[in-house]
Amino acid sequence: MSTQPEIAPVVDAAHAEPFDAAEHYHAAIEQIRAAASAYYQGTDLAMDDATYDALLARLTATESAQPSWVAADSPTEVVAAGGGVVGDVEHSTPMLSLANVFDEEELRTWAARLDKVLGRPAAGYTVEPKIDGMAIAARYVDGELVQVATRGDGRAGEDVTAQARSVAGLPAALGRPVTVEVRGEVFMTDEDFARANELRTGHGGAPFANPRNAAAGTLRAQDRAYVAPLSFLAYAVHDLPDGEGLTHSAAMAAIAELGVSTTGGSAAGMASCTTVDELVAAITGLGTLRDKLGFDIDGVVIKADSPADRDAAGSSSRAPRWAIAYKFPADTRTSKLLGIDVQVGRTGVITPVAVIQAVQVGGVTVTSATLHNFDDLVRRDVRVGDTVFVRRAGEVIPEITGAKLDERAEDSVPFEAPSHCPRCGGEIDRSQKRWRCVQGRACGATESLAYFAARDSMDIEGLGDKVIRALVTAGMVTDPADLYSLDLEAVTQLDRMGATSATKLLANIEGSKTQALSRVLTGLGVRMTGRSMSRRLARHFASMEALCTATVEQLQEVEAVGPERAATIAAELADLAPVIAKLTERGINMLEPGVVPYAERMAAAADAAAVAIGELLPLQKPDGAPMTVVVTGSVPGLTRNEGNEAVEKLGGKSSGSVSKRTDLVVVGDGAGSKAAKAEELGLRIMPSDRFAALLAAHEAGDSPTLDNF
Ligand SMILES: NC(=O)c1ccc[n+]([C@@H]2O[C@H](COP(=O)([O-])OP(=O)(O)OC[C@H]3O[C@@H](n4cnc5c(N)ncnc54)[C@H](O)[C@@H]3O)[C@@H](O)[C@H]2O)c1
Ligand SMILES: [Zn+2]
Repeated sequence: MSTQPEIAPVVDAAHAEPFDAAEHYHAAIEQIRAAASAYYQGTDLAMDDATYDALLARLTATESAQPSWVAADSPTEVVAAGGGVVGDVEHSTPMLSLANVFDEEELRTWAARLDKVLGRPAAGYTVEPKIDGMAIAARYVDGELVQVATRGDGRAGEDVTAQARSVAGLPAALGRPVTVEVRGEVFMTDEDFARANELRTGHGGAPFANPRNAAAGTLRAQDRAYVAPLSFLAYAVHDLPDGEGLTHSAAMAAIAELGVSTTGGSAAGMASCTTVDELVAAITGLGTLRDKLGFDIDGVVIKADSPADRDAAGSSSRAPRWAIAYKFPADTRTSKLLGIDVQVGRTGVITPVAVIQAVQVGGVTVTSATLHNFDDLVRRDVRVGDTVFVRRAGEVIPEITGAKLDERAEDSVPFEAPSHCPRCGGEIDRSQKRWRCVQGRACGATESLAYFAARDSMDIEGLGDKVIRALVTAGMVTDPADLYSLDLEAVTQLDRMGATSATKLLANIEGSKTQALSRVLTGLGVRMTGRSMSRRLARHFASMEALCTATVEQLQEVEAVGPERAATIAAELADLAPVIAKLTERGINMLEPGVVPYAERMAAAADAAAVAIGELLPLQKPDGAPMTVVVTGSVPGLTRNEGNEAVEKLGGKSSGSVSKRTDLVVVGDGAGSKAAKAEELGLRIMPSDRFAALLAAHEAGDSPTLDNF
């Protein structure tokens, strides 16, 4: 096991506990340095990012609680926590880190502090994805790529020009002979990552824990037996000719024009915002896109767009004050591998599934993950009891990418793949990557047919275990749909059957065609659903068609269906599609009686919501509660008292003092400290002339909303 002291509990980095003893503080510094050094070399991951961030946050908390303990060049003060690999390429200007925030409140505090430093509101911000890769600086001379260097310690980095030449998005020549420096992130897409790990483990290497680690390792590797593709997205430009005075967004557009891929040009895009509310909306938007990008982002970067604001704000030794990273929940975490289940699918495919200690990955609790196939499992050499890396990318089922070898128990044993099908004891066909029971569909047939016929499912009397076994053995059925095309004569021939019972059986089977959707679902035995979950799904979606076309997000509308279960249900339904199609073709009911169709219900709900919005007054919150509004300074055409009356007319509650609980501040001529406080708190502010216009629209019966003013 690891010899590291257990001092890195995963805590919420935003509310970190200081260490209570100096020795623990110093031990944590050592841990951070070791982790950062491994991280930037791309060799392996000493801990997951959430643990690293939490530990670093505890260092920061300790340093402000115990200033006398602060170590010289503490990791909290330097770029890359002092772990960057220093090379001999000096940077034109330092390549810095970014300060982090983890929630909206911290973001508002940061924005208010920036305004304070500037002495005025920031002129505008950009919002772009925080690509989870490795920072580089690329130098173009007369349009030719001449040098690429890593960030290193921020002052000097390693020369990786040769390796960077094949990176997609970083062209060898620009569209025009310009001399310029481009900075950005080298990373690996999800697809390239899967391929890279296959190649690497195929060459006997240990798998990369995640694409970031793979990108760092690949970029720094001098000689490789195989090529793992890398990509690039630029997020900064330096020394752009005639670039003096350009905003960040304009400079990025100019470099994109020259042929360089940029964050703004990626699927994630770049948003321009003027208020913190807009920032929050843009961040939320990128959060929902995260699963669909095809590459990892670990957050969002918010930057002041105006060069004047940047110059005025400046930078500390570690990070600029004009930018902040809003971090998302980490999508690679470590957990303990409790067991490896061997599952036999409906078609006889045999797969290993990891059972892990529950862990939050990308904001979702995960308890099991795929190990792909036995080949892969053996190559990755993952063992029960290991600390493993669990990665969740997109909406797909989480995967185990590898094990942390330095934490492996000495007595651990390699996983032994099954020699026979664990369900029927039959032979295994190992000719393909995906192993299969030689019985194929027939392997689980008896079991799944019994489940289908059971009282809680289709309730088919006379279809007991013995009859099922006889039907399967005779090759008359392999899946439930086959039951509905049985031939009476053939069934009569079965051992101990006879004409009367055969006729009765077929009538019972025929009769089951009208059973409710919930029973069909129960009978199909969708993993992670039982009788009551099947009923809930049927009542929610009303038809098999609506259920089968539901997205993972829509599945989560159902009570007690979280992301993990939703992903499993979706995968199971996709797997069952052929059987479902066959059942439908044979006339089995696929509707839940007495339930309004899903699409109709959703449309009605949307209409109801629209009506409700229309009925709300402009200063009412979505739940109808009044907004707390402060009017400061004069509103054109209104006395102070009339201003307060207007707030109430518009559905709000007027208040005299500005606090965190204030929802809106109307600012007019002669406004004083209240307006300044509102800005400091990052509150929503409305100029008084727009407030007067809103009131006029309301009086004219236009049903205005606040967002339109
Ligand atoms: N797991 C570990 O052991 C370990 C070790 C060290 C660091 N880390 C991770 O790295 C983070 C801190 O390290 P850091 O200083 O390298 O990064 P950072 O979080 O301070 O962010 C700065 C970096 O973000 C990158 N970036 C991506 N998109 C960007 C954009 N659009 N605009 C600007 N910059 C962009 C750049 O590479 C830049 O250097 C930690 O928060 C931690 O999660 C993990
Ligand atoms: Zn089998």
